[in-house]
Amino acid sequence: MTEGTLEIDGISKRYGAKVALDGVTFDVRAGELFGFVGSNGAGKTTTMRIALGVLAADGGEVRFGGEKITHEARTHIGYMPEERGLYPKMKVLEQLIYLAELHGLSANEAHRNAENWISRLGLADRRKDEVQKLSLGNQQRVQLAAALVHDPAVLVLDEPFSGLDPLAVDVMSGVLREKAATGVPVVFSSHQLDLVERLCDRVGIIRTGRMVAVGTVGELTSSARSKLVVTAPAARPGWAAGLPGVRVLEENGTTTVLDLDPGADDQAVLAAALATGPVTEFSRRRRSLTELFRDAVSDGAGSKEGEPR
Ligand SMILES: Nc1ncnc2c1ncn2[C@@H]1O[C@H](COP(=O)(O)OP(=O)(O)OP(=O)(O)O)[C@@H](O)[C@H]1O
Repeated sequence: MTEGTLEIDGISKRYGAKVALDGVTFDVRAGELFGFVGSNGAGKTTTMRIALGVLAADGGEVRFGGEKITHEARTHIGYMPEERGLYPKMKVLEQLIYLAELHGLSANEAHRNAENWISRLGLADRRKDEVQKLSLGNQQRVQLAAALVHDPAVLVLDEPFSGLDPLAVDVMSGVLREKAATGVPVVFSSHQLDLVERLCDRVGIIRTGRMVAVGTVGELTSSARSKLVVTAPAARPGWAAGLPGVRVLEENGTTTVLDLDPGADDQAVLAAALATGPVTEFSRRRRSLTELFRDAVSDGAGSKEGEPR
């Protein structure tokens, strides 16, 4: 495995009789931004806590750079917990310096890094304030600074975008991209799928403790069903019926909306449409990550037959 890849390999976890994770496997490569998505209770936080080592798995292994992750290696992970973990009465600057020193940085490095992230995250005029006096969004910026202040080799962030205003979302996105660009594997969970689709190199979808899809958004959407919209003014109703891998969803005057199986030949559809006369519109629409997600996490995962889109 490439140096710097975080590997989650066959992780299982039970809470009493409840199976929270059942063989969860994916990797987050060096320099990659990985979006970890799934419904409430699917197992994202449990997976991240196991990767960090604050929770023990019942089975499976977490590796970094090809080696089973050790307690020492875990101190090089920057973690943003979902429940957040700051000292409410400590001042922002003081707290960040303290956390950096706790991870082994010298007083000078800790001070420099803390000031650097405070200014980068727009907290300069809050640096002497107690954390508990900040707005929730600003507390979250401090929490991100806390995950970054010791120059981590891996970033694991549990819902870092929840509750942020659009400007803070931009700041957070920029910082995560920047860290990934330096070769750090970055994994974060989120329910904001449009953001994940826009930002991430790869995405993993977890459903009740099992990974149901891992890949780039392009890979996931191209292997899924897609829709084709065809306008052929001279065509008769039913012209597309019987084409292989194709189902007619709607016929609206001269426009027909088709549902295509993954791998169905859209050029054969075009040829059939042209055989009727001129074709004035021929467009393929891939599913969005949100649509894929709905399919993947709903009962009977896969396509939803007959669903108009
Ligand atoms: N300490 C615990 N004791 C018992 N069950 C737990 C515990 N922590 C989590 N669970 C259960 O394990 C499953 C996975 O929970 P987890 O918090 O990992 O999900 P999640 O994907 O992070 O959810 P969310 O999106 O709501 O944050 C859920 O069914 C949850 O109820």
